[in-house]
Amino acid sequence: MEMATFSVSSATIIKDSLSRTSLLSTKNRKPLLPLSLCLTLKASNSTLTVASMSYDKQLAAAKNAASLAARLCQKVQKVLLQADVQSKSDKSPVTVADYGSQAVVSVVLQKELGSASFSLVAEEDSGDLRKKEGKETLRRIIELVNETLASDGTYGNAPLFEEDVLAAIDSGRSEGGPSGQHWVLDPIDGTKGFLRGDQYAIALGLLDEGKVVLGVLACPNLPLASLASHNPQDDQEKVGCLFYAQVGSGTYMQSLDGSAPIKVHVTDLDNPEEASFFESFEAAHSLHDLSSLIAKKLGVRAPPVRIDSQAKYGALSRGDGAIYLRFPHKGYREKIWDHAAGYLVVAEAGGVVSDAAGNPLDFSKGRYLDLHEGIIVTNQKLMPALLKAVKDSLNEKASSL
Ligand SMILES: Nc1ncnc2c1ncn2[C@@H]1O[C@H](COP(=O)(O)O)[C@@H](OP(=O)(O)O)[C@H]1O
Ligand SMILES: [Mg+2]
Ligand SMILES: [Mg+2]
Ligand SMILES: [Mg+2]
Repeated sequence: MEMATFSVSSATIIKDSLSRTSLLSTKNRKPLLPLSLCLTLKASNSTLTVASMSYDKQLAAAKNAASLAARLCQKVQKVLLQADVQSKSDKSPVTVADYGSQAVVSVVLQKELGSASFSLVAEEDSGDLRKKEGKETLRRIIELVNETLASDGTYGNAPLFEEDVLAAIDSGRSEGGPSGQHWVLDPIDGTKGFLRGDQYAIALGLLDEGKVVLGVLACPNLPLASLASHNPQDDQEKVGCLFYAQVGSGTYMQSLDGSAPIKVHVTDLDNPEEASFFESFEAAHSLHDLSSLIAKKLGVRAPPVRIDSQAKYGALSRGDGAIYLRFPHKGYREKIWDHAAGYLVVAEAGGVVSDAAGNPLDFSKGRYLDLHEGIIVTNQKLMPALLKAVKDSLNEKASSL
């Protein structure tokens, strides 16, 4: 339990319709602490003492889980076999590493934190693996999961059998929602990047009462040094980053092989002409022509930096670039596991994440994010100009149809 103090003059205690106590800033009525963190409020003289929940134990478990899952993915990426890749019903690719990573994260979290109230919203399920043609893939996954757990020493005492691995994967069927705690996992975000040998991420978040309170991003192929000084010819370049954030405590980055963490911040740039922007590598995932129109309106001079996965959020959180634009094609619905961890990593590093109309993302609605048009990310200073450029560009696009 951690204690936080606020002066009475800067905060207002409110009770909501469910009689839950909350603490709002008197100045701008924004929450100083999420509802779930306000367990007790005691007024003493002119100071309020707030006992708030810490997620340190969950964070330690999440870092272990994501790092171990990254180890599994790295192993597969090195020797990816044709037989390791399948196509899902929506034609998107899935590999033994996606399934294996999901099983490892589920097993580690439950071993560390108990399984009684464990809830996981995750991308993959075992449907295809239970079919006759999935048997060989399942055998590979079980092997990989057991090897990975055994390689750590802590979790691999007893090997897992077929039903254990299938159950671990299917523990990710939770619907999430506005109450209670739910883990949110993308076991490999950027599977297409993973298959190309490029960027991908293991993205793990924790929702508490509908808000993201933890975010962990393991990015096995992301250089430890800034992408701004990245030299693709340099094969000595050190790669493998672990970003993590706990609500109210900032964002940190360490190497996946365990260096000391450093606190990271988004760029403090205020001139859009000097900004560089990230977008999906895959044109099918985001409208490149729309982002180039937005960049032009802002006066951005640098060409887009196209990389896969939530590695974009990680890179942005340490100031490698200033803007991330994501505009899916019409009809696509964003899933919470594609953004939950990345959102907190950027928000705790001082950045702003919103939909194209400037609304905050709402992770409390179940497995999908309902949002207006797209997702935009930048720092506080650039956001007003970015929102204007986005609005103008969307209007221009609409009137040209
Ligand atoms: N048509 C589409 N439009 C937008 N996003 C899509 C998409 N098809 C798949 N995606 C999502 O884009 C994610 C990758 O994002 P990015 O382009 O930033 O690498 C995929 O995550 P997975 O790789 O976990 O399936 C998938 O959820
Ligand atoms: Mg996928
Ligand atoms: Mg994804
Ligand atoms: Mg995925």
